[in-house]
Amino acid sequence: MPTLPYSNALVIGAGSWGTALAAVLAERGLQVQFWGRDPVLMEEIQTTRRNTRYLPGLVLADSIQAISDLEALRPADLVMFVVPSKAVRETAAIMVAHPALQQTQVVISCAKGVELETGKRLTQILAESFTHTPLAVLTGPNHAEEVSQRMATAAVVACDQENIARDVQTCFTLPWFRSYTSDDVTGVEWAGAMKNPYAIAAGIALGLKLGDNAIAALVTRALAEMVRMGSAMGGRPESFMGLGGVGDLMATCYSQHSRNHRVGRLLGEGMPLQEIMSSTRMVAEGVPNTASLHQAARAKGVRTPLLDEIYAMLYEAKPAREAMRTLLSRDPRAETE
Ligand SMILES: NC(=O)C1=CN([C@@H]2O[C@H](COP(=O)(O)OP(=O)(O)OC[C@H]3O[C@@H](n4cnc5c(N)ncnc54)[C@H](O)[C@@H]3O)[C@@H](O)[C@H]2O)C=CC1
Ligand SMILES: O=C(CO)COP(=O)(O)O
Repeated sequence: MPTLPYSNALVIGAGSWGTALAAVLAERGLQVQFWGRDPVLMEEIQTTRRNTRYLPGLVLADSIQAISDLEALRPADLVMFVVPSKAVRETAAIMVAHPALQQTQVVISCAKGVELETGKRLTQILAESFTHTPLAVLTGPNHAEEVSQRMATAAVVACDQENIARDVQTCFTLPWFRSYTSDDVTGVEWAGAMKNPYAIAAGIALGLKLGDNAIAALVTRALAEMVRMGSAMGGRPESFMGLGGVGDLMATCYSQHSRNHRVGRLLGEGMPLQEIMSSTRMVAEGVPNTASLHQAARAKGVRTPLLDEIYAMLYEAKPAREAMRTLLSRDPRAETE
């Protein structure tokens, strides 16, 4: 195993993905502080070594220190932001002022989304606080439930500084965890944000029992839309063919673990959105991000027929069957248009 470039990590956000990532970094040999905002939960994690609320099956190593008190933060070489996209701005503003983060060598964005108010990617938001710290993205088809069981997983680490991408890659290299580097931060971020609304659509198609052909068509056209939109936003088309693009799109559109897919399936089965959202405390990024992505697409003038129908279903109460009919009855066109 290559020598570790960093010794200490701070994982910010104690949901399922933060918990799984803390475990990965500890297994790789880093000393990990794991911060969450809820003192009761963090105290429970610290004493029982389990996050029963978000990832109950995982027993955390002793080298992970769970904390909620910001006073307890130690200096960290590597800082992972794993709060939901909506919470990234406020959390970054709190963290950047902390003396323990002054020597940080890289901040890694692990959430998936785009800000509604500004249309900004998450590293753009982080850059407003961390003005002098290199920023990277960790993304890909990475369900926390499987990562926490050490099941074979691959991810992509994107950073515009190649040496930093490689250093972060080294931290995410284990016999069962393989990571690749990329310099297309913009492309992988748009890909990660966009796949979630499409996973909701795939779930809706399943809930409506539309069949495998329909779901394959939907996922394929979703990829075309991701490439069109992501390229217009400055990403490189090939990034959408990688782990952060089609890889994550497939994982989310077909997975039993996906919260976005679950939201869609229940919608397709006829449950109202409000009821679905109040049935879980876990974040389904596709719901708020359908609004932010739809707004960004309209502002940029990118054609996004799928996203438009997902928006209509989630925000304008358009019945799912009618949205599917609209998609199928559009004017015929070439596949590459
Ligand atoms: N769960 C997964 O398999 C994966 C999730 N992600 C992404 O990671 C991000 C986090 O997702 P999960 O960990 O799955 O979410 P989760 O729903 O499991 O947990 C969310 C966590 O964020 C905390 N939180 C919410 N608002 C907060 C705030 N204002 N300040 C501080 N903490 C706050 C909650 O208390 C909770 O601990 C999302 O963007 C998600 O798309 C990415 C890859 C895999
Ligand atoms: O991003 C994910 C897997 O890569 C998690 O997807 P969900 O948020 O839909 O569970």
